[in-house]
Amino acid sequence: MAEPEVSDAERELFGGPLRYDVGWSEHEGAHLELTMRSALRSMPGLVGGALRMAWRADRRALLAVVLSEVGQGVAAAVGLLAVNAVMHALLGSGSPGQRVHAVLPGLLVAAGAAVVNSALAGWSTSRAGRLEPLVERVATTQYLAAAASVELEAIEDPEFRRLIDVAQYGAGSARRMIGACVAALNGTISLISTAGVLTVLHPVLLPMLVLIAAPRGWGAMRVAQERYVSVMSWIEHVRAGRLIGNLLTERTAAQEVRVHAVGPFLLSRYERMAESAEAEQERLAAGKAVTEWVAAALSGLALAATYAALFVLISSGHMGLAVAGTAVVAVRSGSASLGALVMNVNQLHEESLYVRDHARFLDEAARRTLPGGGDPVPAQVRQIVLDRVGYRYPDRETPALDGVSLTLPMGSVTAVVGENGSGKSTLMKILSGLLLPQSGTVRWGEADIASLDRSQVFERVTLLTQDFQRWPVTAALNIRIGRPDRAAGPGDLQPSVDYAGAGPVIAKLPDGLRSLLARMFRGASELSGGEWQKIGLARTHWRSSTSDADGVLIVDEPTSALDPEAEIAAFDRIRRLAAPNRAVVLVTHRMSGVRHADRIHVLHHGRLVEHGSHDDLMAARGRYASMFTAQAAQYAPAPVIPRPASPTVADPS
Ligand SMILES: Nc1ncnc2c1ncn2[C@@H]1O[C@H](COP(=O)(O)OP(=O)(O)OP(=O)(O)O)[C@@H](O)[C@H]1O
Repeated sequence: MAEPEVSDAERELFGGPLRYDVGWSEHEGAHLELTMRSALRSMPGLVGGALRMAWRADRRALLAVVLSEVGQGVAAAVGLLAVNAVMHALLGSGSPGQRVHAVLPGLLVAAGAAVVNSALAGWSTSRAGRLEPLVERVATTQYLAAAASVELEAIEDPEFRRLIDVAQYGAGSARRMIGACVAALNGTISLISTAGVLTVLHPVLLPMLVLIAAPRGWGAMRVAQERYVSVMSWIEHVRAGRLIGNLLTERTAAQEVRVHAVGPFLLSRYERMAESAEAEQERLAAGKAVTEWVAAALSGLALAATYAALFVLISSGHMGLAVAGTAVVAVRSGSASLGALVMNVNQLHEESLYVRDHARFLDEAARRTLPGGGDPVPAQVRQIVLDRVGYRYPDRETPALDGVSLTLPMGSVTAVVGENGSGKSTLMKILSGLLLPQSGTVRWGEADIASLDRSQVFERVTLLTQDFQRWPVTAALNIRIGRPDRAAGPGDLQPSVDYAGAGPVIAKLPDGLRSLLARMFRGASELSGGEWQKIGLARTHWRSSTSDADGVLIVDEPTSALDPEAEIAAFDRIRRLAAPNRAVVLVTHRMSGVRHADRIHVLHHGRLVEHGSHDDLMAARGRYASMFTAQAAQYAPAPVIPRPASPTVADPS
């Protein structure tokens, strides 16, 4: 297999050639397997898999397709036999008038068979048209459900992410496999009927038919094989090109694209990458043309040999003229069926490679799915305790958390501070049950989280993170989605809106809570970052206020986009969310927001190095005190405003 040429744009942007790693390594041997023999060998398994999917989707439609395809085969055979009868009548003895009379019944049967054939073909097309989207939907739903139910650890694992990426093509391929299956079934049945008729006419005709179709089958295999290998080795390149294209149109990149002139730069790289992909297309097309020409020439030679054989058989008296006439018709339709069949089997095989990725993803996702069942979480837990918790990300040398112990009593506010990368977000993921500790325990009351029903643990957790989801739905649903299974009218949501101070934000929207918050749709509204954070806070309130059981509220950098006044108010509101049945955990870099917490923990390189109240920690003059003082110093009045030694821009005055 020739390695694709690396474009200079690819080197410059991505540091080297992009390759399709996981999916590709799985398929690397696939082109060797993509031969006629292996395709035919794997045929029953492939067809079985596709039929099982179709059976699950709509068994009546599937039965209708099979029946109509079998019916078409029978009609084709009847049609050929009728043609044979017509030939016999035409070339038989008797006056021309008598022969025309003798031809009529055969002609009528042939016409009837053709009508039945086309009616059945229409029926099959309509039923297959129903089956195909259904199968695609079943496969897509399986894919989405599996992706949404795996552990967070799987989602953060780059290998698994790539598998998610590759498997997305499986649903479309499953749909196309149904079409290819129907076509292959059609081809097989009409081939069997033609072969049967040919064998009845003369035994030598069947091998001739195979000889005519074989070169075309070889050609189709070769073209498909080259295309598949090319698609696989260029897939990353194509994806990268698409990514660059998207960057030029994306809203988030729009400012830098213009001000930093990134637009023309990326556009030229996009064009250079597209040029190398086009060169590959051209190479494929040239190869295809040669292969098809050779196949057509060989097939033509075989056809000439067949006609020569027919001539020899007729002149030596081994075959009558009528039989020879029918044979010509049968050979033509049979070779067309065989050629189409080979192509369909080949397509079936090619599509199945993607369907196998889909199946592999489903298997892997099932292995990594969140476990169902477990002990129920007690309604009253009094406190949540982390005991010497350790966690290391799979691709990291050092642990993100190392022997972390802390207690969160219900009704308390606990703050966690620490420098970037100290492990705060990881700690929150452990606390919420999204990650399980690799060492140590997390206990809800007396119960170890590892033995608890995780869906019940999630029930008790409320999350408000800095990058909380901005759902492209209405403002009301953006709040209600904090507990989506609980129905709520605008009146029910009002306390949450008021709590978050989001009243003025909603009042500004054209349709109040019913306004759509998604820029991608016409007529929808967009909010600023700070306004969105108020919606996030309202969602948090809605989730907290709709449960009476003991739980934890985790707030990770909730105020980064709020103005100073809103920030003070937000910290105050979050503190008020601590209720007898709720422990609040607050993660933030804003030191002013944590000083009123009941207890503050300082994380450093994954370890808890200090804890206590604000006053205790300030008195200890440790890491917390220096972080607090450094931030407070920014607001202290400076006695002298430093000026640059020499102005960098000439003063116009
Ligand atoms: N999904 C991940 N895979 C691998 N390493 C990770 C992952 N997430 C975080 N890390 C690493 O774990 C360490 C702790 O990260 P974490 O996000 O918990 O820190 P943080 O204190 O929340 O940082 P920040 O204040 O910047 O948000 C860091 O070294 C980080 O690079």
